[in-house]
Amino acid sequence: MTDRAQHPVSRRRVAATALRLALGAHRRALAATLLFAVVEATGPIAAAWLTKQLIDSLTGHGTREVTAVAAALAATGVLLALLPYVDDLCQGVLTRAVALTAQDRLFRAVNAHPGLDLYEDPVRLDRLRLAQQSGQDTPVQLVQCALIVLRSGWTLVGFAGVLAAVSPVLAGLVLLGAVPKLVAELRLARATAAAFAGVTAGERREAFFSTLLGGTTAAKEIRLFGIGDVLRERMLVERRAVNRIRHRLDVRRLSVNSLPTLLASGVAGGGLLWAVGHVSAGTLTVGDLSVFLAAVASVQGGLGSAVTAVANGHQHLLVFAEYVAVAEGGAQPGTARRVADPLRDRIVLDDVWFRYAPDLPWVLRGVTLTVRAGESVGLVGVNGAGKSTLVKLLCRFYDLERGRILWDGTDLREFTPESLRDRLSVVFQDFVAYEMTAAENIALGDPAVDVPTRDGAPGPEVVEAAREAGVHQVLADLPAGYDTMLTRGFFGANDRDSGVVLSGGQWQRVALARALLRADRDLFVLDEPTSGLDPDAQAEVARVIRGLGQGRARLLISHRLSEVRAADRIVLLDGGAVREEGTHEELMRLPSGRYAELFRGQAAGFWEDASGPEREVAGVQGVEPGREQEVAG
Ligand SMILES: Nc1ncnc2c1ncn2[C@@H]1O[C@H](COP(=O)(O)OP(=O)(O)OP(=O)(O)O)[C@@H](O)[C@H]1O
Repeated sequence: MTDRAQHPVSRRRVAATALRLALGAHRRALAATLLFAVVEATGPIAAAWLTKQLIDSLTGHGTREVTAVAAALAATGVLLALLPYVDDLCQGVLTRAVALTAQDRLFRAVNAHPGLDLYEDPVRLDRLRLAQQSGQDTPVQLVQCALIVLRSGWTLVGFAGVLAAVSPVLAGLVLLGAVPKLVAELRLARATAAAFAGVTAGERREAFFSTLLGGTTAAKEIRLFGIGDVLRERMLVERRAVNRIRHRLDVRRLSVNSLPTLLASGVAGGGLLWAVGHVSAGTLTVGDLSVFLAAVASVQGGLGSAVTAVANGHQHLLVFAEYVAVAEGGAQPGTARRVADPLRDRIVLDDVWFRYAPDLPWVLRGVTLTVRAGESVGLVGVNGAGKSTLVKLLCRFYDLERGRILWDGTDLREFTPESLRDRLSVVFQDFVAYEMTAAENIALGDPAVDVPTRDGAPGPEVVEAAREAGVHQVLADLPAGYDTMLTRGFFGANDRDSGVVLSGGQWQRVALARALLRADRDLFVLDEPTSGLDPDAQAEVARVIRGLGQGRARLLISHRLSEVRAADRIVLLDGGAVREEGTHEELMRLPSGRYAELFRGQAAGFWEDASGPEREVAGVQGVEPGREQEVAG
């Protein structure tokens, strides 16, 4: 499940994508911006020409009506004064439309990525972040660069004609003076784009620390451990490193640009002396001098802007290539076309080997395991044994390195990932607490269920799922019932928008309700679903899970062995492979069995402070039948 984002994208394709994006986002705003660019470029030429006419008429060299020329000059001035505001309006419309479209396309592509590798590779994460940043404004900046080049080109052609009429040599000199600047800026653009990788990596780390310091997640630990200053310093270290990179770029810009700028200014100064000499000698009129001065300023200014725009455009292209790589590279179109059928018989893991990357150790080393339809399997093992990894493989977030996972005999890789996932319901160990309303938090579990709008009553499925997860009354009693925001993070116009904070166990029930909404799926996986629940809730959840039994395969992962003991079969993962398998009773009878050892260990832990008779009742040396659940829970 790799994407093409690792490969470079040609500049032509990047430029074409930016243009398509701008065109697709708001055609009229783009056309208006283009039109204004041409008008804006023509304005100074017209103004310079009219000024020459006016001066020549006033000094007795002109042939035109002074008042008419003055009126035309004034009108041009008004137009040029107003134009930037209208232009800003159009560019604002265009920028916002492009940002919206770019964001939409980017996250469509991200959503279409079937695996998790995009989020776990730092290089790709940086690329995604760059894509997010550059997608917002780079297409418009590219269009603006192109407009500046167009505008400058237009001005150049107009004024170069005028300048050439006065002196072709001077026109050539002025144009040549800008070439070193062009070369310098292009080199600078490459250096800036290369430095961007370091900047984004640093900013990502800085954002991590600033989110910790400014958010609620770590607020308790930061205060208890007194680590606020440590984290703040780590954040500043990253910011300082980023600042150093940016400062080095600024210094380089200054040094690279100094000489070409001096060269261009020298040419302008020399030209001015030359023209003044000719006016004194009477071979040029004062009107000629005025148009010459305007031409030199505009040609140099225009060339400078065009060079800077080309250089910036080059830099934006390099950065925007990241956007194109993510938004258009996307995931390799999967070869799988088959839609997963409802499970009739069994899921078989056949000699499954998996590691997260070739340079990381194996997590699963030849796991072979069967989960039958209608059967409940308890999956146990110490921390890091690979239980959650196995769940992620069942969801096909990753592909196996060796072995197969068979769904009624068909390799999972033959199914489209979406159709496979549509047959599963999972409560992940690290489930998400969405900062949305209670109803939305549950309804998100099934795309077939309408996510209620604010103020809309939750559907009966949502309420039923909440009831089964034992959280209905809690949600119904919230200030705005199911419509209450489950966060204190947002502030709204009315009081209820400020939301509420649920307890950990209540959140777990909400997550369970979300999964129960799709309880009709073929495989129901619960990865540590009750770790935060009180004993009554645990018993209730166990009952609900048992009730899911008809025809449905269930995989229950828990460190509380009392929770899995009722499963039809218990599988102990150890060292990346299935070490023990059987019913609770069978495993407890295994001589020197690891499961029995863990189970007794939990029971002993529970009773370690108990007196002798109590320990006997609990049967720590051999837990009394019928009391194990109680003692190990
Ligand atoms: N995204 C990842 N990238 C690299 N290694 C990972 C990743 N996720 C998990 N691992 C590693 O895989 C191993 C198995 O992790 P896994 O989460 O599957 O264990 P687990 O049995 O569910 O543990 P626990 O009981 O603590 O939840 C661990 O060594 C972990 O460090």
